This record gives sequence, structure tokens and C-alpha cells, in this order.
Amino acid sequence: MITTDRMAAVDANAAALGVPRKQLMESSGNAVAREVRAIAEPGASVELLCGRGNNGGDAFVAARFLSAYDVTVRLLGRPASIRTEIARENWAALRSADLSTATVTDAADLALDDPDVVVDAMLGTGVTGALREPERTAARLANESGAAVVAVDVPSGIDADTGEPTGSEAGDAVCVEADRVVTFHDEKPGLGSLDAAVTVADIGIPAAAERFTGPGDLLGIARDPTSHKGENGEVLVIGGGPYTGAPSLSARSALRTGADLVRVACPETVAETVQGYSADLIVRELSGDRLRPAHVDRALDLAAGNDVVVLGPGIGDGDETHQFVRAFLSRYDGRAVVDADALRVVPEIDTDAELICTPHQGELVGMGGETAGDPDERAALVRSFADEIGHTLLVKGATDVVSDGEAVRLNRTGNPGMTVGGTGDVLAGAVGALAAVTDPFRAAAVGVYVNGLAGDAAADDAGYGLVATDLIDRLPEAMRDE
Ligand SMILES: NC(=O)C1=CN([C@@H]2O[C@H](COP(=O)(O)OP(=O)(O)OC[C@H]3O[C@@H](n4cnc5c(N)ncnc54)[C@H](O)[C@@H]3O)[C@@H](O)[C@H]2O)[C@H](O)CC1
Ligand SMILES: [K+]
Repeated sequence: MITTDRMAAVDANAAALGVPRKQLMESSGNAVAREVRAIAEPGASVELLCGRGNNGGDAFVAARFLSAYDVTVRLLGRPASIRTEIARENWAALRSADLSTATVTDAADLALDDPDVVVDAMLGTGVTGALREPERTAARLANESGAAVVAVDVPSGIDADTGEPTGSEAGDAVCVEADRVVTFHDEKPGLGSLDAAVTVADIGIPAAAERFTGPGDLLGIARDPTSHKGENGEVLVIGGGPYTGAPSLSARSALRTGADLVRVACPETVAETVQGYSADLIVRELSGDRLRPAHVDRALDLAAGNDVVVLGPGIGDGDETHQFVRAFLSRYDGRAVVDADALRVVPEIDTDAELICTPHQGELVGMGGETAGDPDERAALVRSFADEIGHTLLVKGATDVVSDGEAVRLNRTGNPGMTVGGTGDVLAGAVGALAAVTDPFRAAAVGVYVNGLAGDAAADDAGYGLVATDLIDRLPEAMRDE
């Protein structure tokens, strides 16, 4: 099962892996033609109703594979209004091959010539709202035609995620009632409830496009242009004590990953140093030189005003500090990224908080988890341990593994230069910023992906001499989804 959003991400990842969308369209069109051949004898009349998006493009391709049939390709709209270059190229290919094409812009001019098969390629996953004209009339004609109706990807006017007609809240929903659906790559959540035979066609998307993070995973994280301060994330880093650099690295990384406001709660002895690293940070002092149980009330108060807490950078492993972490997590019910010395406490704690734990493999073992050399085996172990503890895990390694106990994603950005101290603090901050704007699993997957990209860009300049601060300034570029 794959949702529309995830499909768009996988599609973009496939392109980055060298399988561009036009190639997928060729396979999609071929699969549609195969379905037509399965239900109609050569010579049968086939009417392809095509929209101006890539759903229509699939049918332009299909027509080339149906030379044994009496085919009419009907474009709803003017050729100049075809939206994508790849669909336009496939339209042009039909025209140069002298295949029978027709265009219709006015619903009043629409009529079907008693076809044996109607291919519904008007709208796929790009549909928004109730069907407009001329698609609306075309859907009615297809439904009334008595022909076998084969829908491309999803029946036009149906939401692939829900199976409901689009714009049904408006009350007068019209959609194509398909007999068969040829959907691509994987089953869609909304298709099962339809009264149609669904075929899933393999269109050659490499498994790696789904298994590994890629540029597609960034889609949709780009911010709403009308948003204002605070809407893109407020993050509280709770850290510091024996170390001063770590909380500052996490905090500055969260800012560079897009958080609007980043606060640091740290022992007073390190506050000045932390503030000294960056004027962009808001620093809140806690008494003494270590985090202690006496700080829990204040830390909870501070946390309440933020979307996400990043807990652990630079706190050290003193007993009192562990007690602080335990007491804080047992009372905190928000979202938190847990890193470094705070990790060990997680499996033993009963908390309502939603945690993203970011151990390296040694820390994972310290938490009671298991690791393995083989990435597949490791992925399975991470998944079952995430399920056991009920939190999202991001296990760092040459191949990073992210799991929420159900889904698993691997990441292969990054390089051996990143074994230098502090890169984990940068990662925790990036994941924290993302967890303010998206779900924990995606925040972890995207965070580790962009952190690795930033590390790769830093290594291009500094080789194995890269340092953690090199990553921070490269995060904004890594966050770009184009
Ligand atoms: N990997 C893949 O997912 C692949 C998918 N393919 C096919 O592409 C479509 C999705 O294509 P897209 O261009 O994004 O959208 P559509 O063709 O569904 O529609 C776009 C277009 O339609 C107009 N429109 C939107 N809503 C309405 C409405 N309510 N009434 C009328 N017109 C509407 C608007 O102009 C939109 O921009 C996917 O389903 C697959 O079939 C690739 O070919 C292969 C890879
Ligand atoms: K369709």
C-alpha cells in the first residue's frame, strides 16, 4: 500500500537514481495497453479519454502499444494546455506517427462512438476538487456507455488515498465508475473499497527508491509562504554540563534546519559559553554545573512552550543527571529527540512522550538493543527494538537505519569524515527542528539524510579534516528539494 504523497516522494527518488519519470510513463502506458489486450480482441474499438496531466500522458503511450486496435485518442483540452513536458512529448509522438487523435474543449461537443473499451486517463493522483468540465461530462458518458471501462492509475474523480469521490463534500460528486483499474507500482489505500478489479503494474521503480532516503523525502517539507514566526518550529535544547559545545551545536543546527526559535536550557556554569557561540540562541540558566532532579519543574515549564525538546547533548553521565532525565521523561508528554547520555534511560522509563532516539550502534547496545553487520539484518533488529520500546529509533552507522517499529528507512548519505566529534549533536538538532513540522519517523529520516548531505558537502571541501560546525552552515543547501 502506498499513499499519494509517498508515491510522489518515491517517484522523485527514482529519478535521482537514474530512472526518470518519462521512463516510468512508458512502462505505465505499456501496462495499460496490456490490460486492454487482456479484455478485448484485436480490432475492437478503444476510446482513450485523456486529461492534460501525466495521467493522460500514460494513455498517449498506451495508444502506441495498441496498433492492432481501432484506437481514438481524445484529449480533453488544447494540446498547448498539456501540463508536463513528458506528456507533451508523448502527444507529439502520436501526432508524428499519424495515430488518430482528437481534441475537445467544450463538453457539448463530446460524444462517444459506441466503443468496446473506454480507457479513463483523465485524472490520476493530480486531481483536486470535484470534476470540472469537460471531464465531468466525459465521466458520465463513459459510465453510461456500456463499454468496459479501464481506469489508468485511479478512476478519475476518486481520491486514491480514501476511495471517496473528490469534492464529495460539495454534494454532487461525479466520478468514473471503472470496471478495471491499472494502478502503478503498489496498491493505493482507496482502491480496495471500489467495485473494480485492480491490477498493480510494476513500472520499474527501483526498490532502492523506497528503501533509501532521497530527495523525494524532502517534498512537502518546504514551508507555507504565508507562515509567521513560531509556525515553523520552536525547539528547546536541554543539555550541557561537562560539555559546552554539544548543546550549542544542536541548537545552531536546529536553526539552520529551519526552526524559528531555538532555546537552550543548560547549567549556569556553561550558559555564557553557550551564548557566546551564537547570538541567535535564547539561553535559559539552570542552577549549578550539572543537570539535577531539582531542575525538572523548570525544564518542564520551559519545554511546554516549545514544539520539540532535544534532550541530552553534552549532559554527561553523572548519576544526578540520569535522575534528571528519568524524572523529566516520566512527566513530559510532548515530542523529544533523545541523544547521547540521555539514551540509556529510555528503555526503563514509563513516559507519555513521543521520542526519537538517536543512538550510534554502541549506544543502541547500551539501551539493550542488538546490532548486526549486514544492513538488512540490522534494519530488522532496529525495527523490532523500536516496536519494543514504543519510540522511533534512528541508529547511526555507515548505513543509518530509521524505524518507528513499523516502517523502516535506510540512509546512505554521509562519509567516514563524520566520525569526528559533534556531528551527532548536529544531527539531533536537525531532527529536532524537523520534528516540529513533520511526524517523528519522517523527521528522523529526513534529518539523517540532510545531515549526511551536509557532511558530504563539507568533505568535498575539507576531506577527513571536516569538523561538526562545517555541517551546520551546509544544512540549508541540503534542505533544498530541487
Ligand atoms: N510514479 C508515478 O506516480 C507515476 C505516475 N504517472 C501518472 O501520472 C499521474 C499523475 O499525474 P499529474 O500530472 O500529477 O496529475 P493528473 O494527470 O492526475 O492531473 C493533473 C491536472 O488535471 C487538472 N485537474 C485537477 N483537478 C481537476 C478537476 N477536479 N477537474 C478537472 N481537471 C482537474 C489540473 O490541470 C491538474 O494539473 C498518475 O496518476 C499516473 O497516472 C506517470 O505517468 C508514471 C509515474
Ligand atoms: K484515471
